[in-house]
Amino acid sequence: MENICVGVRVRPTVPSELSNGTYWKVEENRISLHKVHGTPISGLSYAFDHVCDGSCTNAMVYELLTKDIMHAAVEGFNGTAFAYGQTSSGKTFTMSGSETDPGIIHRAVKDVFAKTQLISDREFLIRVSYMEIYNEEINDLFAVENQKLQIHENLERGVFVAGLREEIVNNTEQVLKLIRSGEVNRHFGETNMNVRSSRSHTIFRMVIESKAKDTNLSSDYSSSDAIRVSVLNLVDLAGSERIAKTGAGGVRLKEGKHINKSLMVLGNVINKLSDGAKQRGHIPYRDSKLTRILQPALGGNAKTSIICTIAPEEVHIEETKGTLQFASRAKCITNCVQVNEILTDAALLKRQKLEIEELRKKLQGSHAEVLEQVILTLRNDLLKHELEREKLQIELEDERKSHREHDKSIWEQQMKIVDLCDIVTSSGFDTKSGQDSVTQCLKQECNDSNSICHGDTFRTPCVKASPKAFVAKRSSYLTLPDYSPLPDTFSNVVDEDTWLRINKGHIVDLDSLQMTLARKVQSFPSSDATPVSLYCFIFPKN
Ligand SMILES: Nc1ncnc2c1ncn2[C@@H]1O[C@H](COP(=O)(O)OP(=O)(O)OP(=O)(O)O)[C@@H](O)[C@H]1O
Repeated sequence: MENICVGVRVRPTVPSELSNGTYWKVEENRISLHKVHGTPISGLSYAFDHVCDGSCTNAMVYELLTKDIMHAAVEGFNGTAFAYGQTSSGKTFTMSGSETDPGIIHRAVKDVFAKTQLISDREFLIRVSYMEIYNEEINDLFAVENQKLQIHENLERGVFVAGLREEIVNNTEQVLKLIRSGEVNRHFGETNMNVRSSRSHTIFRMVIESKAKDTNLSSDYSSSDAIRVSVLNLVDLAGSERIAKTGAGGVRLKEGKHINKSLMVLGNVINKLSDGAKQRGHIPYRDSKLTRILQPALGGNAKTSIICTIAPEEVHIEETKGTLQFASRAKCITNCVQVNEILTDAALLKRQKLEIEELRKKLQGSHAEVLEQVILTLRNDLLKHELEREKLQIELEDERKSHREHDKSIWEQQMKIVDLCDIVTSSGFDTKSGQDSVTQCLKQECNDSNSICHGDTFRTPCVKASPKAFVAKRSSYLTLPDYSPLPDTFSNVVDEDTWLRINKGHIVDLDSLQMTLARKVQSFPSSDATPVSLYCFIFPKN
């Protein structure tokens, strides 16, 4: 945000209008009303960015109040300078100047071209136009046939006057020549206040476009490819006037009314803008063509300077007070200023290419392709491991099943042994009865206990026939199979569960059992042989 620059310029006093009562005193950037004897009048002292007394030349005014804006315009900032004040206070003199002391417009044009010459790395295209607002109608001062032009607004151009002739210019002389031709078309008129009074507001406009000279050398598209476009308005307003003073009538009266009305709207806009953002509400830019055209300069995107001209004579004291109050309010206005850049299609294309290139570099920088390959490999490995795991799971299941079957088989074998032992113990063993007696007895036992019996094969142990737990001692043998009834390696056939049951107390002598496990029976003894101890065990019935 940037405050509007406001300065006051005091026109030299007209000798015939010398004051006897009061006078305006200028001290640095302050102007105040004093009594003839030097006493300041309270409440009538104003401070501004600059105050120029009657001795100031246009050169000084330009330097103090407008030069920076012209230079900024060359760099891409919108700029506006305008003179405001009552009739005959020196507005036209300030803006247009004289032969010996050229005004702001002349100096600005010269300065802009001089400045562009100093910027060697950019090329410029400058267009100028010149218009007036006469009786609230816009006329083209470069082309008299272009009358009553309309104001339009769009996103690309903002507010603009349709049909206004724009001349492309290359140097100061060319522009000054055009301005002179335009001046011929301006509406001037004689009033009691000014022999050559401006009857219209005039706006001289320069549109300054620039772009970097060699776009290929730089990759910074924002500064190299963008085109900067700034609009510079140099405005000479018609002066407010009191009809009684100007003695206007007829055409002059009509002109005066239009002038005063549009200046009143300008005052309203300034008042609203000076209220501050929160209170300002609706800004009546559209109430006059002047404020509509100057909209960007008033609270918009432009560097703005207002040169308020005053007539120091005592007879104009009320108009001067009004001008100073207007200036004070204008001082409160802030504009939001920024360089205006637009991108051409070529610039946009280049920007996109650069963005794509940057993205590609980023991708390469992060080794995205390599990472993708790694992820793929990891995924494959994971899948392989998963399959392997499933295969092992199946194998484990098979193994467990096989173990269970094996255990069952062992258990059945053990049960058979138990039953046999039982039979042997309870019925005694006779070598004569032999195998047949045992078999018969076993069958009988099996039948008694409702066990399933298929021929000579016992499928179910005859637990009924067995005491809950005991250790049988065999004192004599029949023909026994030529192998140990227990496996060679006990741990191969008993699982932990079996061991638990064993250790719960049904083994009288585990060492003996182990010894039995290791013993391979070679032959069975005869009836008179020394009895050999055989330890058998059974499990408790759960
Ligand atoms: N600073 C100055 N130095 C010398 N002469 C001046 C100065 N300012 C104004 N004048 C003279 O005062 C007269 C009125 O000035 P000017 O026409 O510029 O007033 P104005 O404000 O433009 O009036 P209007 O609103 O009626 O157009 C002119 O003759 C002009 O040459």
